[in-house]
Amino acid sequence: MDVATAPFLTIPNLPPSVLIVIVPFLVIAGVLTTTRLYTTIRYCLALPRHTSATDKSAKAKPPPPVPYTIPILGHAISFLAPRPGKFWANLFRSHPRATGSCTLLLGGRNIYILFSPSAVQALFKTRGPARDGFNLQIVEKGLGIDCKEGLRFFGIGEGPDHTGITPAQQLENIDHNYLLGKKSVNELTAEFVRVLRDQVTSKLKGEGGEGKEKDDALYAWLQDMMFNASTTAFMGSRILEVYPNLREDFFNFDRVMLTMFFGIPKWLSPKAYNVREKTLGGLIEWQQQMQEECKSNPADPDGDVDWEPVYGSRANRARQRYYASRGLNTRTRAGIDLGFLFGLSSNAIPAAGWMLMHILDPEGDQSLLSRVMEELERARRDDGTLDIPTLIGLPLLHSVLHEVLRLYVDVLVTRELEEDLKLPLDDGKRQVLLKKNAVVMAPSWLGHRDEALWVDPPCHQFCAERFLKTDPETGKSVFSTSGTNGKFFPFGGGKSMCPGRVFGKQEILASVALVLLAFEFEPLGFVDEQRKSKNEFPGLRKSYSGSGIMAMDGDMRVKIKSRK
Ligand code: HEM
Repeated sequence: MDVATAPFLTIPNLPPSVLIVIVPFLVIAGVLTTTRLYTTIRYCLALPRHTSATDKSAKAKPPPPVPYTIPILGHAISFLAPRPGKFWANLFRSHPRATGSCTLLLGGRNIYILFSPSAVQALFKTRGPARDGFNLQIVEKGLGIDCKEGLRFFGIGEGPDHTGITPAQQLENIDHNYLLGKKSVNELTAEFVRVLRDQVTSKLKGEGGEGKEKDDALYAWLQDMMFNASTTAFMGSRILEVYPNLREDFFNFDRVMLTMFFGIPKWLSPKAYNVREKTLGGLIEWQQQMQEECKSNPADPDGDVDWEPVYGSRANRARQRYYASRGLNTRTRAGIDLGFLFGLSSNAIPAAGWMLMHILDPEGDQSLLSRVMEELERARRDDGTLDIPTLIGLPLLHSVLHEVLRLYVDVLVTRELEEDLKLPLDDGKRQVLLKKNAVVMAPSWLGHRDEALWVDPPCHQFCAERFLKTDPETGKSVFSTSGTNGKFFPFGGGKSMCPGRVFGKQEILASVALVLLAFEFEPLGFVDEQRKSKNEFPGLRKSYSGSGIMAMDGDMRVKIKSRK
């Protein structure tokens, strides 16, 4: 047979060195092509059932599996691209939104993704789905805690103790009583405001008190004060005395936490693991000293003292007692505290930063600052302190906060299913079936930035008044989130919803109020992360999907002076 007419038969005649290269290449190309072809055919067959017109009799099916090319890894590589929103933008170039859901393969595991508001709303209302596996992954991979200790902390799979309640219920009770209870939240906010006022006062003395003015980067300036105040209010004042570099180390850890959570190995990202070890080292030292100072008996969270220097708030004292009752070692305690600091600081501080940045934006609505100041004056008491109940009822300020949460929260609200679950799509006309043992995610990006839902002005634009409505009876502007169920969920939803949401909102609003009432800011332009001048308002820093409140990739230079 002629070589030209039988090309495949010529391969064995190639030199071995060439074959070593070509054969694996052909095998890999074959596997990739077959995988793509198979998953595409499977998708094309499944899709019509999810996009066709109403057919109530039709059996609910699992979300359509989006095609991929690499077996096992599936969509993981593109999902892990550190560009907020990019994965979703690419997905919806080919996948129709009308499906309300889809299935992705992420690192060997099928994950259901929900973006139908009715389905997301129904998921949050269902009591069964939990997030135990997800929580365990955070403590193990993100915080570096030993698996057995992680299981012991959450008490996963454990029954009730001698008091008749399970460890999981004890944790729920701690959140419920000391983080969400009105009395405790008010005490926490009062302590936060007290420390922040001290910080603001000392800045006033240092920065504008004697008619001086100071140039600074607005967000960096705010971050410093807010971190000190929230850490002191929650964890006590001894922590920053024993570990003065905590803020710096914490924000370095904050940048790399998801790298470890998503399983990027140490040899690929040694810096991330080193930063975590350094921060844990400092917290272990603090834990050891505090255990000694309180003789391993943190002040009673139900006693008369609402705050004390060693372990701070009632909420933290209750948590420390829980650690002891579970027999957790000091490293685990430090790791869990690091996780809690993450909840406390990683979201509220950037949210306050974005708020201030938009309110002061020289290229934004020029009337916004004066309208906000007019509202804030209503919350200022005669002695200069803040009236928190009035503050949290200010409609424009609340609308600005929620617009910031809409634009900048990027969370993957995750649940694991113990049973099959049917959820309604488009108000119940169709249903989707989620199979038992699966993981389901509701990415906030898809609801918060859906162009069809947030139309006027378009979803990518900041609009201070987006959450304001006119009350038909009084004609006044009122804050409202009505009609946003399943589309807007910055704090997650259902029984696992963020337990820090009430304190978090008060913390953000109080910070913005205290700072704006104490100082005048003259914007001098924007800078990038290396503090070099740039022309535009800060954008989103590169980060993985699910980073919480997204960080900004720059700052605003401002001239700061105290208000008369
Ligand atoms: C703007 C501020 C905040 C945002 C956007 C936010 C968002 C979230 C979200 C989306 C979740 C997951 C909820 C779910 O799965 O349904 C969560 C969980 C959590 N948050 Fe927040 N949070 C904020 C502030 C805070 C604060 C100030 C604290 C502490 C005082 C806190 C403590 C926690 C904790 C401990 C969890 C885990 C709860 C669990 O595992 O059941 N958060 N947060």
